[in-house]
Amino acid sequence: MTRSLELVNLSLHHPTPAGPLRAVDGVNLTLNKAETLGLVGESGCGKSSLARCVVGLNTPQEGSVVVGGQALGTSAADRRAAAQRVQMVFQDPMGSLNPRHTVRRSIEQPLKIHGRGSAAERRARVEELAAQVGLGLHLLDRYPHQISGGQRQRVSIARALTLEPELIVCDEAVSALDVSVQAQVLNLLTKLQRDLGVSFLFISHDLSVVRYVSHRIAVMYLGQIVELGDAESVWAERRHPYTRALTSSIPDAAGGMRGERLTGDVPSAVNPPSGCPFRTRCRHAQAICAEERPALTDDGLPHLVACHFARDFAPLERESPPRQAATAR
Ligand SMILES: Nc1ncnc2c1ncn2[C@@H]1O[C@H](COP(=O)(O)OP(=O)(O)OP(=O)(O)O)[C@@H](O)[C@H]1O
Repeated sequence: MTRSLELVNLSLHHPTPAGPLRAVDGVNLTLNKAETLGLVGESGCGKSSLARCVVGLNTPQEGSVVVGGQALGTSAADRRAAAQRVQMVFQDPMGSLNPRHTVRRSIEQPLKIHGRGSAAERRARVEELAAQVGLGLHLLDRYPHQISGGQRQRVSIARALTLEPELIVCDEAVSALDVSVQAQVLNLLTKLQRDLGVSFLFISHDLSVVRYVSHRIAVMYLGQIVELGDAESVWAERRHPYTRALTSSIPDAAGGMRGERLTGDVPSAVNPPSGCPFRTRCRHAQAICAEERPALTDDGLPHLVACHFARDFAPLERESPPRQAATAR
């Protein structure tokens, strides 16, 4: 099967006065064609650093990024070619759209930059994209401040689609939207995937959002993937104590709290803990957790988990709603 994305042993270290900060630490991930991979973790765990490596905005010190079968290079020509294969949608469309450009101009710009089509062809393509993302044609001559937050995010998505990319990285793309608008945008992404076969790397701090749009979920902590598997399996089992902690504030059906309580601060990625990166905040930690970094393995488990004691934790929940029932949130 053709892969949209392959990250092989990816590491990105940011230089800081205290030394290199390991924002991404040896990550291996793949994303199949027309698949959505949800990447989840709390603020500072390295999600954006990883995303920026995928779109070529950060250059990793180690490992490789392969998009649509081709490795991402670092030259200007490589970046130009990569822009056609992978695009990014950010949290704040106000920051990523030029306030002085109309919606039409914003969507058309990538076509112009890449010398695609005549003026008439570009005009027709912009209108086709607007229809695909559910933007009325009357909005094309408005400026970003004249449309709603949800509409602005639709413009960003249309713009990301102009060059027919293999993969779109959505970095907290719905986090700033109201819940009902979030659901509309999530449903739009699902429809676009069905119609166009595009893949999404969907990044969010909110596991309960990620589960609705993703085929698979990767949970990231301190630059490492600690749990990875089919969305329903990861949600229902939540075998890593960190994954449980991410949902500890969500009440269960009986009104109680489920999962683990997350205590303490995230350790510094300049001097990460020995062994398991989560052990300093984990109430199940034993001596081995400080000595040995647990491998990401499915040995005796329904999916991949990096925890010495994952087999001892009972699945949290057997029932799981069908994927993409976003309006049910
Ligand atoms: N340019 C930089 N220089 C130094 N440190 C950085 C830089 N960019 C990010 N970091 C650090 O790298 C770590 C990972 O940050 P990153 O933004 O990738 O995480 P994140 O999970 O996306 O968090 P958020 O959702 O808050 O953006 C953090 O400790 C952050 O402070």
